[in-house]
Amino acid sequence: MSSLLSTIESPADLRLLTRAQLHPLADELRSYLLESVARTGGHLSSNLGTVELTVALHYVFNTPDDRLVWDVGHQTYPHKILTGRRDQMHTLRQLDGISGFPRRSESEYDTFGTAHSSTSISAALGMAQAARIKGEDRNAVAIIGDGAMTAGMAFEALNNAGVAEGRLLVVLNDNDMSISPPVGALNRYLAQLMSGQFYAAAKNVGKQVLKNAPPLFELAKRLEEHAKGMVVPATLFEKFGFNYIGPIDGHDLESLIPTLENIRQLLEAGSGPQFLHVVTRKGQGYKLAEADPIAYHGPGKFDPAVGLKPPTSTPKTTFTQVFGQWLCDMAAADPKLVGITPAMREGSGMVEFERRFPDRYFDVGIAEQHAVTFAAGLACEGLKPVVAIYSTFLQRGYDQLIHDVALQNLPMVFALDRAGLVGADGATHAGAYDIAFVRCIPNMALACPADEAECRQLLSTAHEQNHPVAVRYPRGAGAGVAVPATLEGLPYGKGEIRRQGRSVAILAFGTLLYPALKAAEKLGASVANMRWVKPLDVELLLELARTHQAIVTVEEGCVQGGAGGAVLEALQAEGFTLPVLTLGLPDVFIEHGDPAKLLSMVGLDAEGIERSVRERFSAIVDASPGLKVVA
Ligand SMILES: Cc1ncc(C[n+]2csc(CCOP(=O)(O)OP(=O)(O)O)c2C)c(N)n1
Ligand SMILES: CC(=O)[C@@H](O)[C@H](O)COP(=O)(O)O
Ligand SMILES: [Mg+2]
Repeated sequence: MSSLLSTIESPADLRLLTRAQLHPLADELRSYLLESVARTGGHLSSNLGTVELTVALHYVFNTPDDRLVWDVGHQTYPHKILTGRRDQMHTLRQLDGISGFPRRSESEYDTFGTAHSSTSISAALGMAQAARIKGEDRNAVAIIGDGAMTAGMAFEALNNAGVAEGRLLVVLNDNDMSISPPVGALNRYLAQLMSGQFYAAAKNVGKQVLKNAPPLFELAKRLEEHAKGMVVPATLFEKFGFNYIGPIDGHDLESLIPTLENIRQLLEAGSGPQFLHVVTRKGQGYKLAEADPIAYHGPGKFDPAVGLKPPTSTPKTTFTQVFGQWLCDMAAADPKLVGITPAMREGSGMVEFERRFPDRYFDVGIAEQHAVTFAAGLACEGLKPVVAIYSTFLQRGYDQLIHDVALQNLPMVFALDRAGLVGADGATHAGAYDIAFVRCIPNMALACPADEAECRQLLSTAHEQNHPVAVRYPRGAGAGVAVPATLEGLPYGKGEIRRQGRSVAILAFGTLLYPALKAAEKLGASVANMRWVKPLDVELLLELARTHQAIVTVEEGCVQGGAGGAVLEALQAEGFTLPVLTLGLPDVFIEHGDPAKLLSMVGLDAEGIERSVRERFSAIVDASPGLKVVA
């Protein structure tokens, strides 16, 4: 390994280096990062952009005593490498390996667990206030991207922080990108701050302000020679009560370090909340990522010398692609359809929809709460909104779902991608809870397609309804079932029997139908593809309950409050007392790792389902040889 980086076991080692040594260190760090992510896959572009900022923050601040809180945390690989996890980078995002996000359990330098965006200012403010109350001599620093800054929560925190005492610094890492190009007025405003005209006008005012603090003024004067930016007031952040500094070049250590030292002094002098605007480039230092930061936002493994290559064989169609195609086809058929994404155009499969229907496409930025209520407004006026949102991110818009959508019974479709386990992103991104949190809301319906064909069909069924309907589907590809070209739906609220067996009836909700069918072969069990969690096909359920000795439910969602719970409630309401085994995600957070391995670990692959059924219903199963499959 290269010489300087290998000497850094912790930021304390970093702080022993001279300023001049930081430049080659940053170069080594960037190379190490690139090679490492190319081997494991992971969030690359954002991390390439935070190399110098990470070095500078750990150099100037006394971490871990001073608290660094990284927003989202997808840009913390340089931080991980410098904080004792360099040699674990090859395990990144893999089972039993280190997380792709900050984790308090992983390192004392990871002061706050993140992955959902826009929490950093709130958390850092809490830490700053705690330090003040406890009389502890420490600073708290939130590092937040321009994309994450668009969320309401970030502004709620600014609103609180700007008038609070405590040693808080907010660093805005502005790379003029979210995952896709940033949207909205804030983005336009930040661009304005960077414009030469504004900068020139503001610079002199900055000097005036600093004249009140002579030593800092001297420092600032020196800074001016080195830094592209300067201490300038900026309308918006100043109005929030922060001392705004910047914009400065976030790749220039000669700007970053003196500016941060200056700010540290301001914090320690009790000058109130500070706001530093740094400008970075997503993908910095790796030409291919600089040219296409979207493709390199979260790539799989690749050869850095060659870059990402198109797949050699035709990849399986993903659920996301099925949704994207359905959206375009339905939009062509229904001029009232509008599509909404909270900053997940690529991940939600809406690139083509935006291209073909730009007037009916809305990227609202990272703003899930707003996305849901905005769509509700569209629905009030007779449009047919389709909100494409990851299951995990709908958690952010839960009150809006209940209060603004369901209570008013507005006809809307929620396309819940990434339902179930997602793999490398781990517990923060798992779509584990949507069945439980959607099915308890009056007026809401929830469908769970078993495969790609049903995904399209159930989206069409959802679109036909005059109330809100969510359709949940997982990350990646499914059983590989051919997708029909028509827009015909499936019967609302109806499941089907897929295998006629006896004694045990397995009720599958969603894509686990396929492992359930496999298990049923060995068990001689019946299998129903339930398709809908709500409304539950009670008729089908009761028929199965009458003709079998035991029921098993299978779902890729939390067992507590899940589809199995709905089955139990329905059986109890009808006076059935036959035994029910509910299989799903257990009451623990499931870590990152290969999704197939994870499913196997929680007993939701074919073998696991068979094993659980045998364990629970051994006497029943052993007495019942298998019957035939219904086509
Ligand atoms: C609440 C929430 N919504 C959406 C996402 C998905 N997401 C992760 S990173 C990202 C872009 C963030 O942009 P920015 O903060 O500017 O960081 P950059 O990627 O530019 O480094 C998005 C939309 C998320 N993690 N959390
Ligand atoms: C950090 C973050 O929230 C996103 O970048 C997320 O990792 C994307 O996940 P997908 O790869 O499933 O789209
Ligand atoms: Mg950004």
